[in-house]
Amino acid sequence: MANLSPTPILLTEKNLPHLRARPLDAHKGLFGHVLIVGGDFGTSGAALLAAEIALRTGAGLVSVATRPENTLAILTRTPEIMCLGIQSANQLSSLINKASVIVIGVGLGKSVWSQSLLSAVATNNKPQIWDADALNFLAQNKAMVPKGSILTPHLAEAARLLDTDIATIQADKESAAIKLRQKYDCHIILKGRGTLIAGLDDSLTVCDNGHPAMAGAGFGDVLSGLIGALLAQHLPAIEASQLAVWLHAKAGEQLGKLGRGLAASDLAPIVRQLLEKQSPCL
Ligand SMILES: NC(=O)C1=CN([C@@H]2O[C@H](COP(=O)(O)OP(=O)(O)OC[C@H]3O[C@@H](n4cnc5c(N)ncnc54)[C@H](OP(=O)(O)O)[C@@H]3O)[C@@H](O)[C@H]2O)[C@@H](O)CC1
Ligand SMILES: Nc1ncnc2c1ncn2[C@@H]1O[C@H](COP(=O)(O)OP(=O)(O)O)[C@@H](O)[C@H]1O
Repeated sequence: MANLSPTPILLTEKNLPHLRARPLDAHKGLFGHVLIVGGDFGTSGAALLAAEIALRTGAGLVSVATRPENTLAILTRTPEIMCLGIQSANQLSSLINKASVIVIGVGLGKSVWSQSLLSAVATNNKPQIWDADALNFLAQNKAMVPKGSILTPHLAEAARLLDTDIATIQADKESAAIKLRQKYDCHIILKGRGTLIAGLDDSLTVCDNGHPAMAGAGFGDVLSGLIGALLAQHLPAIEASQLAVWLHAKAGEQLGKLGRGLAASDLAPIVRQLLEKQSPCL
């Protein structure tokens, strides 16, 4: 059957959104508070990766809500992050109140604890980015995502959300991204080679940067944290998504040229350089 989806607009340096320069008297309260919710047993690294990139791309404050057992490791590595051990979802509400943006799902897991945290986040109206396990709960109808959120599925997650298989998604990614946007009333970032961004303003953009060296653990977690940081710095959802996807892919491409063995945490200094070139701080 013919592919009848619209042709996406290519993201290039020329049509990218920009962050505003900072005033000389800037203070951290101007650049938002990103709350990362995730890190079940064994996957706290995902929450840490999202938090570190948010810190390294200019979020004013970054918090992680995770299993109490993870806090020491996270704080030992990155003391700038506020890391709070959460035993039960009712401990989340004061953190949610303080946050300007929430990233949920990274290493969140599939446990009762995971689902209770997701429910607590889903019932508030803060801007939200849903990734990884949050998308799996959504696919199983165990959570409801607030309209206008940003969903960041890879191909397998998209297949779960649309109750189809990966080959079908791959055969017409544009149509899959649009179907997801319609189904959830959310902005969609369909990740992989040629990441697509389907915005709720009916825009469809594609990023043709990136590198197969990015096919490794944690790269999606970094993307989620990066979107969170740009949202926290007041870019609207579609613009934050487009700029984050481009910075992430461009940094991966630059480092991927050095060969295999790229680690997701390697992206941060390069993303920081690219962001400064594209949207100077001063
Ligand atoms: N350091 C940490 O703490 C890290 C923690 N992480 C956290 O772990 C949690 C689970 O994440 P996950 O990646 O194991 O589960 P999920 O994405 O469901 O994959 C399951 C299966 O789906 C497929 N598949 C996946 N991607 C595909 C693609 N693009 N295209 C096609 N197929 C694809 C593939 O199936 P296969 O092809 O092998 O049959 C794969 O085996 C989550 O919370 C995450 O945040 C990770 O981020 C890593 C670093
Ligand atoms: N071959 C590739 N080409 C371009 N980008 C890629 C490639 N492989 C992975 N990526 C990017 O890396 C990220 C991987 O995300 P994801 O699959 O969610 O990984 P994880 O769950 O381990 O964090 C996505 O942003 C994706 O676009």
